[in-house]
Amino acid sequence: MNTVKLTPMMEQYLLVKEEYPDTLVFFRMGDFFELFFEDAEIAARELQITLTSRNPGADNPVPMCGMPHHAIDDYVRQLLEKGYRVALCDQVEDPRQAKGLVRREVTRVLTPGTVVEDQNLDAKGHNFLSALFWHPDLGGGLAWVDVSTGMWSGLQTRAEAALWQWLVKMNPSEILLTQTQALPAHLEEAARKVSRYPEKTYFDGPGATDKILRAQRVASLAALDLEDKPALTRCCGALLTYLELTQKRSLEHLRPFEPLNIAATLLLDEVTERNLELFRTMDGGKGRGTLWQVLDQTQTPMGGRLLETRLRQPFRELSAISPVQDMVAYLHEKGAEREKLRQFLDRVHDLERLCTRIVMNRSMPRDFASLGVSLAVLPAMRAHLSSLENPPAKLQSLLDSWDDLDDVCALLRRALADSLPPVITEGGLFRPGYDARLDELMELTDHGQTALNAVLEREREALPRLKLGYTKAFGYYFELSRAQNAAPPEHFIRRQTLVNAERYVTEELRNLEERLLSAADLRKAREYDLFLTLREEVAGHRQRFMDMARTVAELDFTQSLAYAAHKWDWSRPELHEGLDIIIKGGRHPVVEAVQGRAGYIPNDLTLDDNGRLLLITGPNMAGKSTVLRQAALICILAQMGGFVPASSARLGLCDRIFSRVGASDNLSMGQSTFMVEMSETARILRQAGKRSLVILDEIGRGTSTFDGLSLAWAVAEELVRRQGGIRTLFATHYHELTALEERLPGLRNYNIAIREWKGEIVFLRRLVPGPADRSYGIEVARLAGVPAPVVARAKEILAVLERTAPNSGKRRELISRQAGLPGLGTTAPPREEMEENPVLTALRALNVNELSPLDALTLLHQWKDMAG
Ligand SMILES: Nc1ncnc2c1ncn2[C@@H]1O[C@H](COP(=O)(O)OP(=O)(O)OP(=O)(O)O)[C@@H](O)[C@H]1O
Repeated sequence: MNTVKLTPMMEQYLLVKEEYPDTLVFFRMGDFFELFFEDAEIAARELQITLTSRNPGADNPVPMCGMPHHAIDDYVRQLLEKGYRVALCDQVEDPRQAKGLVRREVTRVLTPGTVVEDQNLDAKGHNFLSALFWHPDLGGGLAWVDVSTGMWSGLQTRAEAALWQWLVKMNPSEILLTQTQALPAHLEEAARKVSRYPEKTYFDGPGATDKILRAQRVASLAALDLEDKPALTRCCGALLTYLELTQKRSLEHLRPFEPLNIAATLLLDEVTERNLELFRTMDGGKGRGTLWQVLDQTQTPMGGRLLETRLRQPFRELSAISPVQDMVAYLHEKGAEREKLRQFLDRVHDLERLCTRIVMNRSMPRDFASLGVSLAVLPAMRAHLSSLENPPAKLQSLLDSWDDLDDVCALLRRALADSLPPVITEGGLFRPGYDARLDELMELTDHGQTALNAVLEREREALPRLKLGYTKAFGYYFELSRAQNAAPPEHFIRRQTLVNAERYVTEELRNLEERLLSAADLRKAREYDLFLTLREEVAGHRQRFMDMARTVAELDFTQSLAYAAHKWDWSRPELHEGLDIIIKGGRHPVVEAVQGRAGYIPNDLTLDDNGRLLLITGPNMAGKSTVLRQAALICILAQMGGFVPASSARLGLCDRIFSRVGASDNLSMGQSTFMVEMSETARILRQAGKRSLVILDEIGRGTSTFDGLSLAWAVAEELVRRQGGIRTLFATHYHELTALEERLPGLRNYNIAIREWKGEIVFLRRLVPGPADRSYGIEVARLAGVPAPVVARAKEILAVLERTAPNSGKRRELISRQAGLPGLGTTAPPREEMEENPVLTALRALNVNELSPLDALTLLHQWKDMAG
């Protein structure tokens, strides 16, 4: 790059580029935005546009690509989606008036985590920018902000692992870290979202405090509940620094910072979210097959985002759940009233994001139109809600703080035209009567021809055949043909003599022309000024908008839960402070939605003092995973305040729900499947407590039979033993483990019943007490279409294995003898009692000194065969 001989403009470019090293710099040149050097190569590749050169033929051609300035939105969106950042370097003076090089400045930096335009955002999802800071003395902090809604929050913790866990759960679009902060190996994939900044300028303690106090206009950190959270404070400081740098605007629309109260939240870690397919299916797909799709019946983006937050972080306390549940029950019962509410909500646009764009001066005329439409709905919606009898406490409190915002609505109605132009600078924004000066200008531009005709008519009184004409060079003129043979009046000033005619102007015509020509420009300028004033005035009400946005979100969230309950025929659960979980007629909401109510078999499930851990066996495909997950989903829905897919449910509150599926394929994260399975299991064993609900689906299956069985066994024992028994649903194919029931009080066997009929198996989908008799894996393989000869061969092999190999009956016997818990400890079976691998037995018996090389080779062959 250095060897290129630089023009002054390229020097200007490089100075800008130096300031924005990891950002694609869009450099405004006339009507185009251009990218140079590596930026150009990246953009050309990612956007599939032509890469050219600024100086073709030169020794060191400068790669370049560009796009018209009015067409960049879509290109920028594509780049943001791919994780790039874009700096818009604009011309900040009129090129016609510039002396020498036009002054250029970066006016905005667009990044994936800070966009506010709807086309870049998921309407019903948050878009977070986050900052993470870890220090052995200060602890850890994680803060996140959704710039598009002004919502920000975070947490402080001593546990570094929990910090990263929350980071993954919040799924930010961008992550800010210090330059020295290492990224844990399993998060390498997130590296592309990370940008690193110096601790001193971004994560500095005192600096952060100053920035927070200034941005939030508070006197002390205590006002934001940040006073004893030094690491979190630094993260907030980093977020503000980054936002100031990228937005280059005031951050007034940020709401007061609210730290996340972990103690008030039912914790669902990211693995649980994934395994229960709350937002995405296991294969990563959104939509069909997720709980979200069944649950989301919201009508507004705000309601959708609140539902998303509540589903990620349901309540833990009864005091928080009950008011929501009361309101959901109320709206559930009042079907017609709920329908009407849904219709009102349907007309409310995204108040939060509209307000953000207005405050940040990124709004378009259509944003004001949407705002006007939304506000117009509020009084009627309030009237409807106020007319409801015996409103629940939550509804009453929403009504008590209701604000129709009718003054703002009236202002918008008075100001804005019925149909608005797409951009601010083209005029046509305002309604006649709003501003006298604008009316005058509008009169001139819209009715200029009428004014001209009026002047012409007046002159024609004396000169009936006078004509009015216009040329670019001379402007408007009167034309008098020689044929008329008439003398021009005195006030006619001769401008041009033609063969057959004379052309004149008058003082009046000249004035009118001047006014007409400048009126169009003046009108645009006047409209723009008025627009800015209107924007300012509307932005001044931001707090009121944000408050009403929250009210609308709460209404929409609760009606959505009520509507889902009605649509899917769910019932109101009873929540209590005890530990028992008793579900009657429980269903899996998503499987049921896919298969239809008629095709779904409901199941009862009880976790109480007689059985805190249910060991569930049954053939493949019987429905073990389904019954496990439906119990977890029922608890989650209940703790959001919603109804549940069951005929009745009594649910002891949970503080955490863990869901693990054996050997989930996680190779993309750089760990072996078994390693992942075990680290997830380890996390449960570290974190699960008396109030937790643990769902373990075939833990241990990702390794050899003995290792897997032993681990599953030990984990089950630990969960039953700990704190009097942790509520656990444990599905397994290790039938041997069913013997634990005899030894472990608190562990109960259940199986999903099947029936054999004429050599076929019929899935009954019923959860019944007792162990399953065997696995039926081969039968299921046949059902799945494995060719008959292979199935027959598998049966033969199974018969041989059952006769010769260390058999499961023996292991079961072993477990029932050895699984005692003396002093509540665990006793592993003595090694010699486990049946040994025949290769090992042979190895032990072998005298190596007497072995010929040939024999050794033969033996090796045999063993290899035995090992398969
Ligand atoms: N209660 C039910 N009513 C109707 N269909 C059900 C029910 N439970 C499960 N199913 C159906 O059976 C399929 C298999 O269920 P599931 O995956 O829970 O079986 P599984 O026992 O965990 O199998 P595997 O051991 O092979 O993992 C589900 O996808 C669903 O279509």
